[in-house]
Amino acid sequence: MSSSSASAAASYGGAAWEKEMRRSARPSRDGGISVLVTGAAGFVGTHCSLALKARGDGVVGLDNFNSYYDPSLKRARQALLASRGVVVLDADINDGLLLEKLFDVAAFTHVLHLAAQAGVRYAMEAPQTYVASNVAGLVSVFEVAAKHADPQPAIVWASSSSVYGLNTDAPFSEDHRTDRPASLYAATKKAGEAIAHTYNHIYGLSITGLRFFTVYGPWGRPDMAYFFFARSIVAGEPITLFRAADGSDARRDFTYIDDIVKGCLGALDTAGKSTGSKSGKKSGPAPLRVYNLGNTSPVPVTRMVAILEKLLGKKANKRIVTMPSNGDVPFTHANVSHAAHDFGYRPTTSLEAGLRHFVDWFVEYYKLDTKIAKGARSAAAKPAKKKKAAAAMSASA
Ligand SMILES: NC(=O)c1ccc[n+]([C@@H]2O[C@H](COP(=O)([O-])OP(=O)(O)OC[C@H]3O[C@@H](n4cnc5c(N)ncnc54)[C@H](O)[C@@H]3O)[C@@H](O)[C@H]2O)c1
Ligand SMILES: O=C(O)[C@H]1O[C@H](OP(=O)(O)OP(=O)(O)OC[C@H]2O[C@@H](n3ccc(=O)[nH]c3=O)[C@H](O)[C@@H]2O)[C@H](O)[C@@H](O)[C@@H]1O
Repeated sequence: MSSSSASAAASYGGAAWEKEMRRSARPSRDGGISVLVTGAAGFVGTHCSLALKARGDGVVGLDNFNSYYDPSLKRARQALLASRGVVVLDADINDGLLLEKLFDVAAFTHVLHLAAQAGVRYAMEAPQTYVASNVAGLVSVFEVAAKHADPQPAIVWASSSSVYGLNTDAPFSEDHRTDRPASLYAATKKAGEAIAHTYNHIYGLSITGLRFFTVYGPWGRPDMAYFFFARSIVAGEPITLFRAADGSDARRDFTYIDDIVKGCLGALDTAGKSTGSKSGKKSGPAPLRVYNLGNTSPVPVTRMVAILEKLLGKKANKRIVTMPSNGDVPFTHANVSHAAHDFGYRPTTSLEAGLRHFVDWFVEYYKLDTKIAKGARSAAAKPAKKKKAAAAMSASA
């Protein structure tokens, strides 16, 4: 099994490489787990890899460093991970040969599968990337875990709140219907949940799906509203706010990254064992689980903007339009009682506190005028400085 393009497996291998993989994958604590993190140079992947490494687990990352958003941000995350002893390989999850090679070298106990084409609205521009990464890529990971890895790992993977689509019954609960996706992105995540069921049923793979709800924080994603709104506010450029057809503000159950990381590690620690083997036969049923990981308190997007204005010390130049038919949903709202019961998931970060952490990182990373971070008006900032900062941001867009 390998991707249509040349396999990266050919560029990896040899005694030194194998030694490095085993070192990175080896836990440093008794009872530690060994995790292959796909999408490790991504926003959630970086934070989860850092947290796993910090508590003494073994981690090997993999990412294709695509240019959906600024690859230099992914390379900066890769450098941060390397400084903590975590290797992130340059590879595609559709490269079955490379995945097999990794499982031959390192005895991963778990896979944290985060690699995907994210973004709700972009699916209308590049639908095939969603199929390639979110469906074919997911199958590629499940195939190697089910039929090549020995022993089989347990899998925790990222689904999405978007599977609730146009549901109106709130807060969203895992037993609500999820057959009305509003975007191709949501449909590929729903497909992933159906595919997970078959790999659990046939091969005994232990699989846990996590429906994250609009995750934000430092080292975040420039394609998400909280991030590019901040950039536009600093640069004095207009932002467009989508209003639901009934005139109400769009609302999101914004969830801070540290809470999501705790949820991911809780799911990994309670994943249970896979019951299959390389022969493809399973010795009994294996866990198949799905959980909401959200903040349980939806906030109007206009409120998110007001907090950013305060933290950045600058008013936004807002345009308000009716939400276009672009795959967006009017609101999200998570019921997290199942995750709370099964692994103690409890979000603790308010949007105000979380956005402050984001803005502090944002100002530091883009070397902006520090007055911005203190919420003071940076009118005193020299125009050139502001221009330079805006140029730095747009260059990395
Ligand atoms: N951030 C959110 O609000 C949110 C909410 C719900 C679900 N999710 C899901 O969580 C996961 C992580 O999301 P994120 O916010 O960190 O996004 P991200 O885009 O920062 O991370 C995804 C990473 O996967 C990599 N990738 C994409 N396709 C790949 C492929 N074919 N092979 C190898 N690497 C590939 C990308 O380069 C990227 O670094 C995704 O599955 C996403 O759909 C995110
Ligand atoms: O929860 C999830 O599963 C999803 O959360 C986010 O998707 P979304 O909530 O749409 O996040 P943004 O794109 O940052 O949009 C946040 C809010 O701002 C609104 N928005 C977005 C863009 C814009 O220009 N104007 C605007 O008002 C959106 O309608 C939405 O209500 C992530 O981007 C998805 O990858 C993820 O799957």
